[in-house]
Amino acid sequence: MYMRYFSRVLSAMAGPRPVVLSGPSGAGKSTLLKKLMKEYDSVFGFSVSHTTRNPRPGEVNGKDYHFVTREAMQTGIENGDFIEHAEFSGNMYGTSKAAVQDVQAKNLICILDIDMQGVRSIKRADLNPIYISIQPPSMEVLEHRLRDRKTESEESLQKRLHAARVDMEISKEQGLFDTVIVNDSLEEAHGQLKAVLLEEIQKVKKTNMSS
Ligand SMILES: Nc1nc2c(ncn2[C@@H]2O[C@H](COP(=O)(O)OP(=O)(O)O)[C@@H](O)[C@H]2O)c(=O)[nH]1
Ligand SMILES: Nc1ncnc2c1ncn2[C@@H]1O[C@H](COP(=O)(O)OP(=O)(O)O)[C@@H](O)[C@H]1O
Repeated sequence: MYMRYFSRVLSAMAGPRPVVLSGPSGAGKSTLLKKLMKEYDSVFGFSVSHTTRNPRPGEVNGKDYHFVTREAMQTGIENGDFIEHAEFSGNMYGTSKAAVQDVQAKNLICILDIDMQGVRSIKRADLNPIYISIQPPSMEVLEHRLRDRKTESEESLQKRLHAARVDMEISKEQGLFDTVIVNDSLEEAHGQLKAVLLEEIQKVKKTNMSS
């Protein structure tokens, strides 16, 4: 109990609180976080996850993800390099300690884009983030957006839709997320996200201006 309290106090002293963005595949997490990072220069840093899935056209290794083999990922996990990891839609994903440390060393707000299993694991870690769930307006809209994105095969799409139904149910659980944002109008969702993060954004701006 006290250990947890002190570690939270220490992590608060160490820098801004990280932010966990979670929610179904296709809900708009990447779109929202890219818009946020574009608007606020030198405030946010993305925690670059590892994954065993193939890169999509336009994705850059080391920027969007560290694209690795299952063997490399398993070795990293065995070596204790990861804060959390999960299997999603037939691929492995994970947040390395280095991914978060790299951002925190720059005194930036670290953004983690992770699935529900990741959220549960991070809750057991000492990161003390702000938990935000990004939800689509409906399953129908989600399916349209995922199809329009044209990144998934029919099989992968069905797996994502199945996971989305589960995700949308779990995200209603009391106390799991600090805020749930429904991404209907992008501008409105972006405004809500900024409002939730305002305090942390101001803290970073203030410290980085005076350093
Ligand atoms: N647990 C965990 N989930 C991750 C991580 N990185 C990405 N994810 C999640 O994996 C899921 C699939 O991500 P991705 O393949 O990029 O597809 P997209 O969400 O449809 O763009 C999403 O729910 C992400 O939030 C990670 O490091 N850990
Ligand atoms: N508010 C919105 N209205 C319409 N389309 C959106 C909106 N937000 C995101 N999209 C589109 O929906 C698709 C899924 O968004 P994306 O950011 O890739 O989701 P996620 O990162 O959660 O998987 C993308 O093609 C994106 O351009």
